[in-house]
Amino acid sequence: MPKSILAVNAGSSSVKITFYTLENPPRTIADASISGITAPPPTLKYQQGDKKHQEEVKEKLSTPQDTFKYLLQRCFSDPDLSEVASVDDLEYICHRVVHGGDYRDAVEINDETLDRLKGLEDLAPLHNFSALEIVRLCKVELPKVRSITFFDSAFHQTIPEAVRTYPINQEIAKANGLRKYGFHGISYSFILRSVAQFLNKPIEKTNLVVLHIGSGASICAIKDGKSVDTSMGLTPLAGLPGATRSGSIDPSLVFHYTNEAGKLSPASTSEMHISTAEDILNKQSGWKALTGTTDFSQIAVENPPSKAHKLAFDIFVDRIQGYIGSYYVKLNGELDGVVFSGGIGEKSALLRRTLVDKCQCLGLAIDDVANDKGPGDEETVKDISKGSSKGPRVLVCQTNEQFEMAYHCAYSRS
Ligand SMILES: Nc1ncnc2c1ncn2[C@@H]1O[C@H](COP(=O)(O)OP(=O)(O)O)[C@@H](O)[C@H]1O
Ligand SMILES: CC(=O)OP(=O)(O)O
Ligand SMILES: [Mg+2]
Repeated sequence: MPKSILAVNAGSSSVKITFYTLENPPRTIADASISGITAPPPTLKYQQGDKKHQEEVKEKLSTPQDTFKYLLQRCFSDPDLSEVASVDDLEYICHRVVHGGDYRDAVEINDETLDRLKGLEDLAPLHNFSALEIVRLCKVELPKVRSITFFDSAFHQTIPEAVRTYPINQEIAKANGLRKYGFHGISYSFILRSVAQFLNKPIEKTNLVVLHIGSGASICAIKDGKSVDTSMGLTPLAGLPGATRSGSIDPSLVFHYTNEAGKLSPASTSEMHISTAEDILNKQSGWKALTGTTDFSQIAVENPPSKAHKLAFDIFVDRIQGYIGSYYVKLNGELDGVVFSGGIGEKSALLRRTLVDKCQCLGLAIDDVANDKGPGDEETVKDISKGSSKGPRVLVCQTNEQFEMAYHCAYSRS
């Protein structure tokens, strides 16, 4: 029986796993995810072929490891899923790790690399913890399967020095790795390849402004197929606001918010040393703080249910508009397209229309019918620009981080 690839995408509030055939390009075998881990009850979504299923999870899943094991067991026990019935059917496990420090490429897990990754956990405990817990579990419990970690930050290693450097004491900055790293790079890599192919252009000649906007949101300027700037920074907190994140604020706000801000958060454990300020700005801000919901589909509506919902929408539009303007200038106005992706970018026609209207001066124009319809299930990239538009294309791309990891895993093997 041919072996397969398992791709794991562990976030702070969800764990998604997808099985692929080990061929180039890989083919999806089955897909399972659990979301709402931090806002119970968690929900399981499962898809295998035409079979789609969703249910509330009754079991208590208190750790990322429990969640991962539950998902794995769920897939292995499906009698219709003969291609992956046990760990013996797996050749590789690809893990999405958000913060990869100075790593430029994916890394195979062994004792030495796992030790180096431990160092990164200190730089980004909030974002790497879940993924690395699962990496450790796989090493112990699935020792015969090769684990490869892919980093969100690797795509942004091309960002020039003046863009990635913070104007602080450089000795301290270098000793502590304090610089802009940028994230969502696995997604940007998928989007770049898909959009270049769609536009029939070589990747190295493709210039884009890409929005990856989901519960975490960022934007990236791509020049000649390389990231030249992105809105997230040392951590995924910088830049755009998100479901529970403030995005960029005046750093001094931390000192005025509460005099407890510098202390360790009650949620900190021996493995996760996070301060109250980090906890507040990462987990208790954004849409949740403004409106009470983390679900942007309740905010991006023609008639918002409250002034707070309208304000949250307007804040998001304002911040994104600012970045599009800035990146348009950084790319010297020579861009092939503006790309919307991530849960909000792919699904909210209202947000896309509002933003494109606000960026008319850059030559962006949208076809309302194509925009309202959005991409079909099987459509990776859709052009929603107005037919007569001479400006940059406006595109929607249904991103797929799990596929991107499996693709590189299969490609580097062949
Ligand atoms: N129709 C919609 N309109 C606006 N936002 C939506 C819509 N559907 C989903 N979303 C938003 O997309 C988010 C999920 O984005 P996604 O990129 O899948 O998440 P994650 O960042 O967790 O990977 C949801 O939290 C929700 O806010
Ligand atoms: C980097 C990051 O913010 O990831 P996510 O959008 O999955 O939370
Ligand atoms: Mg995501």
